[in-house]
Formats: sequence, structure tokens, C-alpha cells
Amino acid sequence: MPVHYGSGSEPFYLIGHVGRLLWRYRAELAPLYWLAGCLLAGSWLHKVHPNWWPLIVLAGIAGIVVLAVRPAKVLARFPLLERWRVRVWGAGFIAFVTQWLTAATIHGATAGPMESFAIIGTGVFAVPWLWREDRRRLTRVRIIRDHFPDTADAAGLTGARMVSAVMDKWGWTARIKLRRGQTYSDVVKALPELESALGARIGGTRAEPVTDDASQFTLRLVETDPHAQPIVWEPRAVPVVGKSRASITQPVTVGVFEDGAPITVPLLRKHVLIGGATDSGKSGLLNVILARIAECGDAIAWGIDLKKGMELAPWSSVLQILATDNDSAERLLQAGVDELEKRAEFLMGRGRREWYPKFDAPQLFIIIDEYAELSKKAQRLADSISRRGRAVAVVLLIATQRPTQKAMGESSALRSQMNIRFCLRVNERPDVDLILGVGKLSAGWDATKFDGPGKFFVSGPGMDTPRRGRAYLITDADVTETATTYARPGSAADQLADTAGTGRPESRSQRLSGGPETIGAPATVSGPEMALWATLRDAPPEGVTAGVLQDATGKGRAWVYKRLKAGQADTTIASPSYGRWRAVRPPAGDPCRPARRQHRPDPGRRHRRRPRQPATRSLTVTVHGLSQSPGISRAPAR
Ligand SMILES: Nc1ncnc2c1ncn2[C@@H]1O[C@H](COP(=O)(O)OP(=O)(O)OP(=O)(O)O)[C@@H](O)[C@H]1O
Repeated sequence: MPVHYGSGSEPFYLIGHVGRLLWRYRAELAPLYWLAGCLLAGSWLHKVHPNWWPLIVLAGIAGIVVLAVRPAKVLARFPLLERWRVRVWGAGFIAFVTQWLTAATIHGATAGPMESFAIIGTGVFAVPWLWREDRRRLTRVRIIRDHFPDTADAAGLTGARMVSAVMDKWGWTARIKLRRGQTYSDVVKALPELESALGARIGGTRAEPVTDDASQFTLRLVETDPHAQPIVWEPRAVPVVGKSRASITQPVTVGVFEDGAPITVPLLRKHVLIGGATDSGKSGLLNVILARIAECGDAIAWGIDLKKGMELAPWSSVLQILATDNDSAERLLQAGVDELEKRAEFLMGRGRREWYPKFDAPQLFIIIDEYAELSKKAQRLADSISRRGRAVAVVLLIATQRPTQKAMGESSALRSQMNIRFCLRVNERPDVDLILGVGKLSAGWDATKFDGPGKFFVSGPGMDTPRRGRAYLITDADVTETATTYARPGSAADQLADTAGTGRPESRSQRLSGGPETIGAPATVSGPEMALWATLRDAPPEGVTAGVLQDATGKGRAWVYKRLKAGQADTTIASPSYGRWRAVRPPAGDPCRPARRQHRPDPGRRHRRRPRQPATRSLTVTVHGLSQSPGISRAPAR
């Protein structure tokens, strides 16, 4: 229907305009609205329901009780109630309105001095309301919004307008609508001009694209920098009851974003790259992540620190293995490759695609501080882990200064395999694309501007906008405390202590210098589940007893029987004779399951390996002169 504009529409336009203003400045006009609301409600109640006053009293008491109890749902909806001053103000306000409405219901809203009381009360409660810090900031944001067309014009973004703005403790964030044809790249280029036009401090504005709308972007002005001071390390609170360890299946918190929000990063089956110039805080961030790994009961770590253990040695009570020279690093990485192959075969036998870390089948992190120092052979092994380890939860956590093609190995595809990438301060702009991926620099992820250690951009699943973060500052004392709290039996430190106790010749310095004993025979990590499966799979035709399975897994009778029962139910395990079991091949045609095995009776043999398929890799892993069956992989005792 056509709309006719003429003299007749002017009153409606005026009413509409006033209505919009009353709504827009509702926060500032709120005291007047309270006053009008009370007078109207008091008159109506007195006239229609003069005996409802007990209900008003009850409602008032209920409101004050809610303020005192602060239920979580109410706090989530009104976070300001966290502040005691707001609660005191709210309780006083509710008490006053309750009393006034009760009296107005009984005697009338205009009886005696009722109107004067209402006006005085409104004035008293309006002062703190209007004086609120965030209210003043909000008013400022509104002024900025009203003037934004001029600001945009001055910055060369003529036609851009602010569609919404919210403020927080550290500044404000606004959604900006660009003029047709303007792009986010124009905004990135115009940021210094925008800073000048807004009168902000240098580096105080941030722009982030809005992924589902190219005509908009998010503009953030940081007035008080939450990253100005180091962020104090927050260890996981150890509960008195309940789970004492966290799980790697949950994201871990490594610092805070600029708006004060915690930075939570998913580490489950993820390779992690940390890149940054010297003194940018790489080792600090590595320590924070390692501390989070230590807190998790279903994750373990091996470390490679070619700075003679300078960075990782304080974690030796948590790390299962610590390699400090290239020889031992190569052996460690080879053990990592062996482990991932065992896991892959285990999964294949079960028809599963991914490893779900559990306390007895943990995710394995191989931590490498300064990747570029690794030998070519070690880099090739790391490359192999990066390509094949993710699904089986054998992952890399790498720190490096410049992940150039040269530093990462000539044939390396490793960089592209990194799922989570942290970019701390870099000296040269192209390094941003090296660390975070091509195109990130032009998309606004300029990490050359970071002005303190520990500040970074992080990219990964769900983290595709350049939000600035800062890692917790974990001090040496924090590291010692965390490493002591979460010390693992069988760790590198324990092996050292054992060596000292047994009077073996290796000294601490020899261990840390990376002699063969540094990594000894690495404790494999696959755990009792895998040991059970391998023992059943390698069992002779007549099967093995529960006792054999208990020895192989290190688990109790109940644990073994539970799994045997489940295996019989899904027909992966059979019982050829009473009290004996072995794995049976699943139906032919299923590539994930081995085909039915032809056994020739050989009663003289108890544990003979079954004949291999030509394509199947040998499961016998030789590590540092020890031949290990994956079936007897030792899980870290907990
Ligand atoms: N999150 C942080 N907050 C504040 N200061 C930090 C943070 N992380 C590291 N630092 C400080 O920055 C300095 C350098 O840190 P770090 O050794 O981690 O840098 P790096 O990049 O590993 O250096 P290099 O490449 O020389 O090993 C240290 O003095 C450390 O205390």
C-alpha cells in the first residue's frame, strides 16, 4: 500500500519521533518512568484492589530475598548484581517502592504527602542510578555513535555508520555498517586515521570482520588495557571432593582476551604451533599449556628441549621422557611414531577412527621447544607424526621463532598440519602469514604491534577473528608447584631418582645432557585396553586365561571380565574353551576388521604371534634395544 507523506502525517511523525527518543534515552529517563509507574499503579490499586497490599509486601520481601541469595540464573541475566553496591541500592529501592505502594494501595496515591514522598524517593534513588560509571560511559558511547558519520568521514570511510554499541569494563565495542562497496580491508588500512578521529590512544582500536556480512565490521576501542599488566596465573582449583584431575577432552584456558573473556583452546587431538620472535613469550606460553596438560589425568607429555633442558627440565616430574640432544630427540620421536602406529592398528581392529583419551589411554603430547634446532631425521619423524598422529591422539606442541620452510624442514608439510596456532610478537610482517597461514596479515592479524611478552593472536577451530589475547604469566614458583602437584609416577624425574637409588652410573647431568639414558626405554602410553586387545589377538587357538590378561594389562579380574563380556556380546572375542579367550576376526568384507584367522593347532605354544597380512606392519616395536609388544605397553600408573 502506498504511503502518502503530507501535512496530515506530521503529527504522527512527531509522535513517532518523541516515542523513539523516549525509548532511546530510557536509561536516563528511568527515574521519571519509575515515578509515573508508581503513581499510576498506586491509584489503580487503591481504586480497584485496596486489599491487595499484603501481596505487595510479599512481592517486596521476595525481591529482597532474591538479591540476598543471588541465584545463578538471576546473576547470569543481571551480572551487575555481582557488585555489593548494586545489591544494596536494589534492596533499598525495592523496600522503598514496596512501602510506598502499600501505603498508596490502602490510602490512595495522592493522599496527604504521598506525592511528595514519591518525588523525594525518586530523587534519592535516581542519583546513584544516573551516576553509575557504566551509565556515564554509555552516554559517551551514544555521543560517539551520533557523531560517527563525521568520524568515519575524517577517517576516509565516508558513509559508514554505527548501528549498535555496547560498553564493558575496558572500553566499548560497536557494530559498523559500511557504505556499499567499502570492504573490511579498507577498514584495516584506515585504522590509524580512525584512531586519530576518535581521539583514541595509538593501538587502542581493533577491527574484526563480521564473517556472515561483508558490509559490516566490529570496531573495538580499548580505553583501559586489561593486558597492560601481566595476567596472574590461575591454576585449576583442586576440588576436595569429585574429580581431582581435569580432562583433555575439555578446552583449556591459557589467558584472557582484551575484553576480559577467558581464552579457551581445545587441545583434544590437535597439533599446536607457537611462533614468535625471541623474548616474545613463547616458552612462557608453552609452560602455561604444559601446566594445563599436567592438570589433565587423560594426557601425558614427552619433551624435547635442545637448550639442554633449560626450559623443560623443571617439568621433569610431569614429563615421561625428556630429550635434550638430537640423538635422544630422534629416539623419542621414533617412539612417538611407533606409538601412533600401534594405536592406529588398535583402532583399525576395533573399527574405530579416533582415539578417545581416557585415564588409562591418554592423549600423548610431544612437546618440542625450538623446532628449528632438530636434526633433519628428527624433523622427518615429527613431520610423520603431524600427518598421522591427530586421529590417534599423538600430537605435537611446537614452539619456534620463525617457521620458515627452511626452519621447518625442506619437505615439511608440518606447518599446514597445525590445528591451533599462536602468533606472538614477530619482527617482520610476513612472519604472521608464516605462523598463522597465508592471508592473515592482510585480514588484520598484525602481530608486529604487540608491545609486551605473552601477547598473541590465536587461530584455530572457532577462532577465526584477530582477537588479541595475553597468556597467563606462569612464574618459576608456579611451575614448581604445578609440577609437584601433578607429578606422575614413572616420570623423567622418577627415572632419575631410580638411577640414583640403584647406584647406576648415570648422573643427573648425564641424563639432562641427552645421553641414551635420558630417554631410556620410553614408557609407552597406549594403556591396558590396548594391551588386552593385543594379548587376545595374539592368543593361541585355545585362548588365554583371565590371569594372563590380568598380567598383560595390570588390571584386576573385574576389569578384565567386564571387557571380555562386552567383547563376547559384540562377537569380537570368543571363548574356545572354558575359562579361555581370544580375539576372533570380524566378518570378512569389513576393511576395519581383520578377517577370520586360520589356526593350526599348536598346543606346545602359548603366545605365538599370528601370521601377518602382507600389508600389515609388524607390531613388534624395538625401542633402544628393547623389544616390546604393544600388548604389554605400560600405561603410566596413576
Ligand atoms: N604472559 C606473559 N606475561 C608477562 N611476561 C611474560 C609472559 N610470558 C613471558 N613473559 C616474560 O617475557 C620474557 C621472555 O619470555 P620467554 O622466555 O618465554 O620468551 P621466548 O620467546 O621463549 O624467548 P626465547 O626465544 O629467547 O627463548 C621473560 O622475562 C618472561 O618473564
